[in-house]
Amino acid sequence: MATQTPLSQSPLIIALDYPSLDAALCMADQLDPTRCRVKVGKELFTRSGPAVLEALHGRGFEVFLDLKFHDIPNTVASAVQAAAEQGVWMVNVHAGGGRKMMQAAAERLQAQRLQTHLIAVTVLTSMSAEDLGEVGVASSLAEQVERLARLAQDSGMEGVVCSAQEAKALNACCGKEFLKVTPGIRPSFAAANDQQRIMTPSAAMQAGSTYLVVGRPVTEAPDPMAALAAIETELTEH
Ligand SMILES: O=c1ccn([C@@H]2O[C@H](COP(=O)(O)O)[C@@H](O)[C@H]2O)c(=O)[nH]1
Repeated sequence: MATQTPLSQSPLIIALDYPSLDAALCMADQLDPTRCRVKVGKELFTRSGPAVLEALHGRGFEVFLDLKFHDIPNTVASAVQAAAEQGVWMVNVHAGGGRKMMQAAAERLQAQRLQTHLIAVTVLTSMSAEDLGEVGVASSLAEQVERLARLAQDSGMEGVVCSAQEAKALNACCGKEFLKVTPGIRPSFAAANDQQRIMTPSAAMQAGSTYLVVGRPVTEAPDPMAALAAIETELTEH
């Protein structure tokens, strides 16, 4: 399969965290696929299935399927293959699934000549140092993110999901080409909600994020398109 030219030069990925296909498409119809990508997560995919991918692809969007696969290697490799065969632009697994799991997924894409970007989640942006300690990780948050990012890179991942707070350190240890996909983006006008490790859009780009994942600051704003425009303005002015 030939490498595709990216549709959008924007780093923005809008998280379509909606409970129905109709609600997600209502938002997608206000967005421009040349100005952002979209993300389909667990809620929307569980409710609407592959139909949502077809509908978004039909509207010209590049789609990040954020299902964070975490299972035995063969199961994850097959799930990643299934996602890639549906034409998604990006898919992810949990780095905590380990080297064999990540390698199996990467090798499957390669064997099938599928071009979908494969990345791994390090430590969820909703987690604090205290949360990490509670699940038995003794190292600091920064150390754990770096350990998982290095393992992900070594296992054939093209990048990681991390918070923008870790982007600078990961640029130093894994290089600038290694993708840093960062949720927990909060413009000054937005609430943190359940996110613990947050940054504004402009600070995240300055820190070295490759892509910014933005959900509720846009989707739950009184005027979503005005919120998106404010983020775009912030990004162009910095
Ligand atoms: O560590 C992670 C991994 C994934 N996410 C997802 O990103 C969006 C963020 O949405 P907001 O509304 O902007 O908080 C959401 O779909 C998460 O599932 C994440 O936040 N952190």
